[in-house]
Amino acid sequence: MSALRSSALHFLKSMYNSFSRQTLLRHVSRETILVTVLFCLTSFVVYRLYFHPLAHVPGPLLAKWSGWWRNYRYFRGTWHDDILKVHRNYGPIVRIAPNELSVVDAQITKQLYGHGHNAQKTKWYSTWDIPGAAPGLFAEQDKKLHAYLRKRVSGAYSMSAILKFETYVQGCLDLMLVGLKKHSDKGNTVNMANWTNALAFDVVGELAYGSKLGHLETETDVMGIRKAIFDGFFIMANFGHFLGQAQLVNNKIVNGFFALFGGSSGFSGFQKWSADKVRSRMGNDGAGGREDMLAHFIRMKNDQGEQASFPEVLIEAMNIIGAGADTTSIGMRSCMFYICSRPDVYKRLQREIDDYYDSMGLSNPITYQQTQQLPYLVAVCKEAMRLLPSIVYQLLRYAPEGLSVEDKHIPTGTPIGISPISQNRDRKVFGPDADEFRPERWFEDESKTRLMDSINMTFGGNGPRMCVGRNIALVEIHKFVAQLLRNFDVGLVDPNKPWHITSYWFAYQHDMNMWLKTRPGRALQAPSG
Ligand code: HEM
Repeated sequence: MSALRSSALHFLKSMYNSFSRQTLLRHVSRETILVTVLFCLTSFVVYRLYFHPLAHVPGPLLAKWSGWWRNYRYFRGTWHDDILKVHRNYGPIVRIAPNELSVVDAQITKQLYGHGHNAQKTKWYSTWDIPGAAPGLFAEQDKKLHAYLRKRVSGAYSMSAILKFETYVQGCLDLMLVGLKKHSDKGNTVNMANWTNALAFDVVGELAYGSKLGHLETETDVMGIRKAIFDGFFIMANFGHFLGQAQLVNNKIVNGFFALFGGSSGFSGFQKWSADKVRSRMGNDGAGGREDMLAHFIRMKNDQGEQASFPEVLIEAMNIIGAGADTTSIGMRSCMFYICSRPDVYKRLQREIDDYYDSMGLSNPITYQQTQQLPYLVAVCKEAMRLLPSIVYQLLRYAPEGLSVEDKHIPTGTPIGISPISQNRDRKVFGPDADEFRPERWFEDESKTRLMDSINMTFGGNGPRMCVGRNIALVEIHKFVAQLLRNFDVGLVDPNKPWHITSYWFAYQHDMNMWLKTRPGRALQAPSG
């Protein structure tokens, strides 16, 4: 046996010696390498097209075998249009990447995001994790940890808590209306994208950091916070499907590199600014006498009854500014755009607001609770945000066991999501005119209204992961619309080109130029304090 082994070894050795490296390379020709690579690639594509567990789901050909169909559209910022088109072309369930499905289906909406259901968020959400920070409510995928985090903050987000902070919202609105009046008196048009954004940032500054951020007063993007967040979202939302995710760009090495040259990578500058603000409030014995959301976060206790740590408080404050400012200002712009593009709606709404002020003899600005007595206002805001919800990417979840759409079985654990904009245009739920702005649809039939409310995805459904900041947004948006139309006549400067939208998770409308005229008899006073 050993004689046989040694003679075989001897044979191989002599073979090896007789072939030099070059001889070997000559035998494995370039053509062979090319053919092998082509064979592997073709097998890979054929597998994804015909043998993959999602091969039975329709979708664009490229999307079935490469993530670049989706990635390219994410990067170019047109997802708010792309996702509507792809569902129009391929139906209610579409394979938008080799291993990702997008769905429009009322039943699935409930199964993924409804009461009593809690499909797990996918790994994609880790792209929102901030290096070195505590686990965040929005990105956390572990259901138990998320439930704990959510319970801890829910008191601060309840409607009764938010109404106690309404005075801060009103302070910002007063500042905005006076600023707008100054421009309208001079005959200037205004970029409502900037003004609504400044309003929403100053409000979250009041709630999460203890003071306005100064965006309204200075009419600037103070410290470039708004730009830093917008740029940060471009990276975080679009790198989610890449290895390393946003941390590829937002990490110690890259941030250190910028610091070396005395600058910052934008987002890290914002992180540092947030940390300084929160640290100074925590050092100031918590609230420093002020009752707001940050005071609640500073008082939070963990399971052992210990006070929440600095990183835990910081992440909650950052959640508010990251998730609560742009979303809300997008909502305000959607409302104003749709109102201005329908003169009949505009007239009816302004009359409703005026009648309320007059019948109540209101001399103070309308409160949130009073706005809820204006059914047309409520319907208009809901309808505008239905058509253009702030978040338009899929809210990705792992498919729970036994999920099927249109008789197509979805393997358990498949990443599957619903984009709020596409679900909100579902004709089976909202009617054949689902793409039209028609606030009246919310009054026509009580049971239909209940169905539409339960499927409306603007705030991410009705379950445990629905938007925790919804109450803040509703307070701001209703007050903003009512008070703007009470004090001004407004319109779009160019109704044919009202704005342009880029979508990076949020569908952000830029350059929304509007004219304003102060209405006779409306005396706006500069806010005191
Ligand atoms: C018009 C305004 C808003 C819209 C349309 C909106 C929309 C949404 C949506 C669709 C989700 C679900 C995301 C997902 O499942 O991946 C969500 C979650 C969330 N929102 Fe909002 N949002 C708005 C305002 C706010 C505000 C004002 C805040 C805070 C001040 C906020 C904080 C959050 C947080 C922390 C989550 C994660 C909740 C969790 O997972 O438990 N949002 N929002």
